[in-house]
Amino acid sequence: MKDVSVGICGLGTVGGGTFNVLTRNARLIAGRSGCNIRIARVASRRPRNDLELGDVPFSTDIFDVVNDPSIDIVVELIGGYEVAKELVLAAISNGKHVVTANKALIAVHGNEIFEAAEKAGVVVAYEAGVAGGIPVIKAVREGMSANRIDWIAGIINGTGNYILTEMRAGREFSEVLKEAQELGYAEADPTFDVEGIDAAHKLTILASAGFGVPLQFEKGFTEGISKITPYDIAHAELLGYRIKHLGIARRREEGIELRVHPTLVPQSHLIAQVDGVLNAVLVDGDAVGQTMYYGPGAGDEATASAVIADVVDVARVVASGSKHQVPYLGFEPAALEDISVLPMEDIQSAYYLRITALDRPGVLAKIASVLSEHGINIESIMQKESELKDGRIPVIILTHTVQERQMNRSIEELEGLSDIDGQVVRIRAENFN
Ligand SMILES: NC(=O)c1ccc[n+]([C@@H]2O[C@H](COP(=O)([O-])OP(=O)(O)OC[C@H]3O[C@@H](n4cnc5c(N)ncnc54)[C@H](O)[C@@H]3O)[C@@H](O)[C@H]2O)c1
Ligand SMILES: N[C@@H](CCO)C(=O)O
Ligand code: NA
Repeated sequence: MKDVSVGICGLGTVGGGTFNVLTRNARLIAGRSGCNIRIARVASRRPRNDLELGDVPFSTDIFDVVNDPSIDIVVELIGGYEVAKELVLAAISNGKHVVTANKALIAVHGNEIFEAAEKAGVVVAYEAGVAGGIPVIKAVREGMSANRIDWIAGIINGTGNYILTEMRAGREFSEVLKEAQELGYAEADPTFDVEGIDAAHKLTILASAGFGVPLQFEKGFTEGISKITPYDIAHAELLGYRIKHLGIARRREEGIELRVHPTLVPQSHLIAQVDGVLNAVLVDGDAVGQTMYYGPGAGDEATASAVIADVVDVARVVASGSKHQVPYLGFEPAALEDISVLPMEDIQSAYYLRITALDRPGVLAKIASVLSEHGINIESIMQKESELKDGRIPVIILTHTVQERQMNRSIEELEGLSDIDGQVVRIRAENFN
């Protein structure tokens, strides 16, 4: 059995989990990989006394790992953009393979990193970066390789889903976020979770691997969950929907929709049942139809599971001396198509609207007439006399699918009506038909 040496950079939540699982399941992993995978060095800012490092050398300088000639695979688990990029490019130029959980790095610098790795003939693997422990990159790049993938939609941020789930049970946003941080689910800067940036990183990667396009993080649309209120959560439920924070990538004739935002989904759809830190990714292929991948989206050993699966894949490459057969984004670089991301105004969606109307006769007719002038059909409308307060009453509307541009114009017109108070709240809705 061939020895393959791994160096771990970053001993935080995921680094600690990776060390523990690789150590605990060493025999089993050797049986599966056909290699003796040895942790040759670990490096992190501070030592962790809770880990049983034994005789594994520890450094505070992560570049000690990259410069250790005995190491075959560098596992990057420090997070962030700048130092991580420097570390990964240095590893590649030293001829080392890389396994990372860093979706921010891949979404933003992946095109450059993959090009460097291709030239150097090394693997850069990133399964743990997308939907944590769920093997979704494997599913999209390999399991779906027969299909033209038309759309991908998923709950791809564990922290955000944990917060929305607990808010449904009546808990306070900030208290739940603190809990998610203590559990090790949140990013170092939790606004990445709450404002959708982390989900947008993951969606960028999924869209590229699904559609065969270069990574285009900066072109996507991102809206977080920080403005979602218990009122809207409860009223979406009354309409038969649940609010989930989704990443949606859809391939259309004119281009690609790439968007992250809170979304109403039918309570009867499987994805509405995905709660807590769990993630789920729906992938629609022309041959297979809809498939769904479900499991823990964050957490120490759950994420380590994906990190180590990548290490095993790469160890087989090292042991056999062959080239890794799966291209970085699932398509050969020359087969990647430069399809552009559509501006948000061009996407198509259904909408939940909450309009604060003055309690005057004819106001509902005025609202309906603005929507109809813009070609927007109403699916349902709800107004409860019991919610009348200070002469104002919320009107909740669910529309059929329409272009975002039409919705923007309608909202602008609605907000201009003297019978409407303040801003119209808009949450997009999907039925996954
Ligand atoms: N926590 C999760 O559930 C999860 C899941 C999937 C992916 N990820 C990703 O995995 C990576 C690590 O996340 P984490 O939650 O383990 O973070 P963490 O903050 O718990 O751990 C990062 C570790 O790296 C060390 N580190 C950072 N910069 C360093 C430097 N320049 N030199 C030396 N040490 C340095 C820190 O001291 C810390 O111990 C991130 O890219 C994150 O997005 C995390
Ligand atoms: N902060 C991320 C970690 C997993 O990528 C999340 O909550 O989903
Ligand atoms: Na994954």
